[in-house]
Amino acid sequence: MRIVKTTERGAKDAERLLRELEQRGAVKTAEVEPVVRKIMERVRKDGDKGLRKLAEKFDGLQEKQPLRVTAGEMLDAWNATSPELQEAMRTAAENIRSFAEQQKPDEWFTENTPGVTVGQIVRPLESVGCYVPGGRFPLPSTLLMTTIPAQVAGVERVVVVSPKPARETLAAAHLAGVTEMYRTGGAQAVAALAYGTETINRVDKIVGPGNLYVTAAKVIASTECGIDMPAGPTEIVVTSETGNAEGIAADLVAQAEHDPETLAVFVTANEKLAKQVAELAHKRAKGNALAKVSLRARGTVFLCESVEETHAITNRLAPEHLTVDAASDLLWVRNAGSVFVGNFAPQSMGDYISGPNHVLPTGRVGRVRGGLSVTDFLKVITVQDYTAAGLKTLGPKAIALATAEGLVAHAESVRVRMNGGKR
Ligand SMILES: NC(=O)c1ccc[n+]([C@@H]2O[C@H](COP(=O)([O-])OP(=O)(O)OC[C@H]3O[C@@H](n4cnc5c(N)ncnc54)[C@H](O)[C@@H]3O)[C@@H](O)[C@H]2O)c1
Ligand SMILES: N[C@H](CO)Cc1c[nH]c[nH+]1
Ligand SMILES: [Zn+2]
Repeated sequence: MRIVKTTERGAKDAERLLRELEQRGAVKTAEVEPVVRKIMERVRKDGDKGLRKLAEKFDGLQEKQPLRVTAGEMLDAWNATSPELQEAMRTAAENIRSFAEQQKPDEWFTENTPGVTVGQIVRPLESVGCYVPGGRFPLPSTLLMTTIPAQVAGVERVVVVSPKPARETLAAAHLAGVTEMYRTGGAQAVAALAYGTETINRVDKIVGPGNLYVTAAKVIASTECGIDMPAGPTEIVVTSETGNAEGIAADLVAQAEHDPETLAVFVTANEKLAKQVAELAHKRAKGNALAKVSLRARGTVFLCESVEETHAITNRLAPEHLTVDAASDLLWVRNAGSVFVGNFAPQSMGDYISGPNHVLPTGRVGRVRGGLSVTDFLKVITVQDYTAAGLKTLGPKAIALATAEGLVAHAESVRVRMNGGKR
């Protein structure tokens, strides 16, 4: 990992690097966009035929292999899973479910003026597509993280797509009670979910993480259907003055092993800790080819002049995962997907088992939202209910506002109802 000082001499380099990192999402998406558009157009035009060809090319789908995964395959995979892994998956599923239950927004009504009741009702989406990565590593944990909140929300049709799904992913699908799953991934799978093919009916929203191709495809698909967020190559920032150097280095290397595009950053004003973490991360990454590549490409330690500056830089980066020293640090955290507090909260616990979702915003989208939640699968629909008395009270004010805007028919529509439907 390179150490970049923000002191006078290093200030310009640090600022240049920060600006570059601030643009990471848009720049990376633009790099793959032309290829992704081509793939998606092929699926839009050729449907299943195009999808199969692309799945054969990119995901190793065999010529005679059906796209759809059967319930029997999922059951067999579950039965072939060790009791220890079954137990771990059950605990993960329970924690994800109970966290999602707690996140559910309430329906409520209130009378804000006598005779005027306003409020909100909450309804699930009808259909969602959950993308479960499977390129470099199978991620059964992501299957649980995406499908369970959808079920908690009450989504009727939950579709899973995943390239060359491994046995563990199929086992997780059985545990989660998945009823519709296809072995296809990348931009072609996103296109199939967004546009529909003969085999796969289109969905209302696509959720889930993926590499640069998947993330760019979701952004393109967002003109056709809803998407949760860009949840692309993993990002980790640790901001610490007093943390355990071994633990910090281990966290950085852990997230760096996801993808050569991973962003791994340590921010501190403690020079000794900066050097220790850089050295330990280097040592730990030695036996891990992917972590080595991403740490060499982007691994950075920002050595700051003050603790306040470490906070400012962290919020500018708006990382997917953030680790801080203590609960009191939450006061300065403004931008992050998910926060881990203290020396005993490795980020990998959030990846698997704690309960909060591991599908998290990347590319600085942490400025505007947090991780995937049950609310991504729900619509909050507002309601307004008037009595004649309520309309009599508020109607003249609405008429005044409509008249000011020159919208005469609006004013008239209020008057007509105030007069009991007469002119
Ligand atoms: N932000 C989050 O919440 C989060 C959570 C989990 C994982 N992730 C990220 O998910 C990603 C998983 O990536 P992955 O690659 O292992 O699996 P993936 O399923 O996301 O992508 C694999 C697919 O990418 C497509 N692809 C690969 N190379 C291509 C090329 N040259 N041209 C066109 N398409 C191509 C193929 O269709 C392949 O099936 C990682 O980047 C990881 O960091 C992010
Ligand atoms: N760290 C990933 C989110 O960027 C989630 C994950 C799944 N499995 C392991 N890790
Ligand atoms: Zn991870």
